Amino acid sequence: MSSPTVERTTPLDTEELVRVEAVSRVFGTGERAVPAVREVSFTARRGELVAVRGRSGAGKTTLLNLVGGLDRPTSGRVTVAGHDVTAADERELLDLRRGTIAFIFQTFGLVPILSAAENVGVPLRLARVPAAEREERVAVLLELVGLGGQAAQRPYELSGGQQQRVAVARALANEPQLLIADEPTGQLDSQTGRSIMDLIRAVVHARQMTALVATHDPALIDLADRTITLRDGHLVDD
Ligand SMILES: Nc1ncnc2c1ncn2[C@@H]1O[C@H](COP(=O)(O)OP(=O)(O)OP(=O)(O)O)[C@@H](O)[C@H]1O
Repeated sequence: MSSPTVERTTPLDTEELVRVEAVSRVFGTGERAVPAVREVSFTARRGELVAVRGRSGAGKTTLLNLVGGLDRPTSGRVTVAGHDVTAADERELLDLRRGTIAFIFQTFGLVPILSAAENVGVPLRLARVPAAEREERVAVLLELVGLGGQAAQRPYELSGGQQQRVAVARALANEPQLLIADEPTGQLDSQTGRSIMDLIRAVVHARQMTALVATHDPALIDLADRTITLRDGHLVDD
């Protein structure tokens, strides 16, 4: 893959990529205010797979959205690769989401009328990568996730696990530094879920990316380098 970045090939495993400082998010106001995330602070290094666990409603999705710039905190600060996500304007957030930060969701989020290859190519189109290079990079990405033979298939022709593999390939297309995955295995059986987590883990370590993965599943938490736990919006010690 022709990559413009050299960072990933240098050993950066002690370098901090994500810094979350006293971040809080309150939904609503007055009596109806819901403090979903409360004074959460942590850092994550390059090459690190961090599981974010906690019961339903503990604040996992809210926290991941704040780190990824999909939502803004009520107070506190998030920095990703030196960019202050909380102070970024819409233009900067768009740039961050196109290049630095990528998302994987529980429901895969593929475009139904596009083939696997076309889905993976979407971020490359948005980044205006020329067609020939795009095709080459998509082929490499599909091979990487074990779907070299399924390039022409539409999402409905693929299993849930295969669809999530396409979503992983798409997330990797622009060589992000941070991968944010919200319950990426939530719709998969345990064996398929484990294979997706194995894939994410392998990619994170090979490319020295950082991944934040929200999950309930203890089997998947075992695959993480580190776990942080939320309870009622607070970060608690493991
Ligand atoms: N947009 C919103 N408006 C109001 N309250 C919200 C909003 N989003 C989340 N909440 C509330 O914030 C709290 C945390 O929700 P969040 O979705 O972050 O939890 P979670 O740990 O991801 O849960 P799950 O595992 O069920 O996805 C919950 O009480 C939820 O009801």
